[in-house]
Amino acid sequence: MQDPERAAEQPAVDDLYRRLDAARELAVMRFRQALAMPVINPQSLGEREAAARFQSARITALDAADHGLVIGRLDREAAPQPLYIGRVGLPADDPAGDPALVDWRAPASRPFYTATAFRPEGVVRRRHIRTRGRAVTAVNDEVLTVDPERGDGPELTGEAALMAALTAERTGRMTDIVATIQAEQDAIIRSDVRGVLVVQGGPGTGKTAVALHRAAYLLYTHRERLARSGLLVVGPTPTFLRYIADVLPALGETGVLLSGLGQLRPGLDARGTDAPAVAELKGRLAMVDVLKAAVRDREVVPRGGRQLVVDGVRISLRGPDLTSCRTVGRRASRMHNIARPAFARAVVDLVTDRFLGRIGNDVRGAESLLSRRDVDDVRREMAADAGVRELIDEMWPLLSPEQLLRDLLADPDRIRRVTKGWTDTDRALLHRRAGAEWTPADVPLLEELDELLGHDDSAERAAEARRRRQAREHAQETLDLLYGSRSHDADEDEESEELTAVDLLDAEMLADRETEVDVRSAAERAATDRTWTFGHVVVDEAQELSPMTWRLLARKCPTRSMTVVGDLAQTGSLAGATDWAQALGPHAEGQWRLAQLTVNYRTPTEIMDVAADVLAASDAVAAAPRSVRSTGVPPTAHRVTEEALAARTAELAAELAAQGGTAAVIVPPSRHEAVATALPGAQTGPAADSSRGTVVLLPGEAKGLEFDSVVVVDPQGVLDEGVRGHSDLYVALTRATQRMAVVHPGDLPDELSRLADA
Ligand SMILES: Nc1ncnc2c1ncn2[C@@H]1O[C@H](COP(=O)(O)OP(=O)(O)OP(=O)(O)O)[C@@H](O)[C@H]1O
Repeated sequence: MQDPERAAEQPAVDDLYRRLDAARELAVMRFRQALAMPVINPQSLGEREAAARFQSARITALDAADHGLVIGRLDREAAPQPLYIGRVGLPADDPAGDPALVDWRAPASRPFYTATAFRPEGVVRRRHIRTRGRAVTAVNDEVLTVDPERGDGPELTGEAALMAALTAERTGRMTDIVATIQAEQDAIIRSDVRGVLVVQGGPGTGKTAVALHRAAYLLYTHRERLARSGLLVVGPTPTFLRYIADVLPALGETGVLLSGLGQLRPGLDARGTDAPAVAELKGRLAMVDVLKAAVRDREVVPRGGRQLVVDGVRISLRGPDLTSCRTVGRRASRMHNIARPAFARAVVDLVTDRFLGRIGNDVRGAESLLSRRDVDDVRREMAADAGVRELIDEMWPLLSPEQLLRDLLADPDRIRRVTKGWTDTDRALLHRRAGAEWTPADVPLLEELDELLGHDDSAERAAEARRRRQAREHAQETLDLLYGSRSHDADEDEESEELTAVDLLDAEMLADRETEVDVRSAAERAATDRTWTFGHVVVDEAQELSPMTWRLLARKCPTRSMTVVGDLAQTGSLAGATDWAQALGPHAEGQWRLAQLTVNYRTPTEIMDVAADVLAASDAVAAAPRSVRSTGVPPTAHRVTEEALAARTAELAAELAAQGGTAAVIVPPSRHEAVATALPGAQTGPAADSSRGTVVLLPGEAKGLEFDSVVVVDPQGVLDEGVRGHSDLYVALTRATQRMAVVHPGDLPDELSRLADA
């Protein structure tokens, strides 16, 4: 640590903070100006809102940048002045030269992450600057010259700053990594926005971090398009989303929609659970045909036709005639609810026809005694008849996805009718008790049903037209009043050239002006709009997604501009992926590319070696990543009796937690209750939050998270109880950043023999 260098850096950092304050003041002033802009027509209202939104986003970004504003500097061969890199861009006094501070996402910042001794990119020295508040606390320099003594470890950028970040105690919330992004990560972050980028990487390789920084990079680089279309980040569960929720706001980006797999349908929070085999079944693409059949199953012709008494007249509707009405409906639209009005019209026509026939007037006959108007009256009467409406509802009910799916899953007969070629075992799996909660696996089915049912919005459109007509009438009254007052004034001063509201506005414009402009961000609008399609979608823990969920996401992102990160070696769900080509092929054939991350930044070598043995014993093809550091602290194994298991676990958890940071106990399902009971005060379930104390989790719940200390309980149980036991154990063993203990009743599984030796 060079103290004089640190002191020498302080004035530059002070100057940059002064500029940050000035930029913020300017943005606040412009925000106020925007709000004060006069509104004379709808367009100017829109402009005012856009300007205000832009300035408010700028203020948010500048506020976020206050913490750790400056991250480093580059001294370049061809430039006398260093180039400072930071969280936001700040202009210099001379606009012709370099900016005072370059945003980490700007092209000029790239060498800060990628320059090496072998490919220095014009950089002679890279300096990492660390600050607390506005004071410089450390500077670390790298001189980019080739070092013949270098070993064969991974080449790291800003090693001292990186190690400081990696060994810091965890808080239970993920933090950003802008200061220490590594070259292989940077290449992914800045990769082309087009197509599906799949990032395969082992545990701790920074997939989540990279995915979020890529989101921030894309928002910076394609700001306008993505501000309009929105960016969606999908994670497995609300717990995971809470863990990552601070990262993008810390990077100044707030307009992103974060969603768990159970929350992908606006308005629904699906927190139920399915047995693994049920989730797998619901996740198959074959469900598309099942749902199509389920919709058709609701378009029924009563066997033997139907007798109705309308207006005291008995009429009989034959089966084939009703079938023809159904055909009319099916031809009108592929969507059930959209087709319903056409079907209803056909039924009313049929009933009218039969009714008139019964009372002796053939409407189609030449000598009809009734006028067209009379016939129309009869038709209206038929359409309003309760019996006729009942028949229409029975044959072609208006359906919501929720209603249809609930009816289907609760009824074994319906299930049998719509699952041609299925085994009875699978059919039985699909059946669920009435009143059960919706599960994440139901979400893609409900969304698929939206596509099949459609939403008949004719009533809403009619209401909107009515509302606009009233607004216009109201506006006309206002104008008449204004006009009245002007003629009066004009009489008094005939020379007046002043324009009044009447000259500038007509009733239509005034009505528009009174209509509120939608000022919500794309993310806010997307959160409530089922038909929203996103400009970019980021998927984390993507190995867990079922084919039906992929289908849903593909629909939400028609451009297929996606970032998909995951690890095939950690797939825990039966429905999840074991091969990226298989998972993405049906939705993005020829549109996806693969990138890999190979260095583990989380787990020290001592622990990763143990986990790697488990991976080697599994049938996953992925290779274990290489750890970037070692702690010198080997993981420990503790053999216990059944009776002592819970108490000994609690003891070890307390010992490890006392060494600082966050702590988790990871258990197979059968041990969950006993262990949680032995750890009073420990948190469990979806609300468990390691920032508030020790947590007890199942392997699936721990996925994607990390803790300073981890106790893994009953590894044999984890192997035996999971549907992909090796994946689950691999996940459990790769959560610790510092310390790990394994508690085992009975022998250690062979996969962990390395621990026995220790
Ligand atoms: N370049 C980096 N600088 C500092 N910290 C980093 C860097 N890359 C990764 N990390 C840290 O390493 C840890 C693991 O990262 P992350 O959770 O993104 O990995 P992952 O690949 O998603 O892991 P998993 O597969 O287990 O979910 C995090 O604490 C992250 O902040």
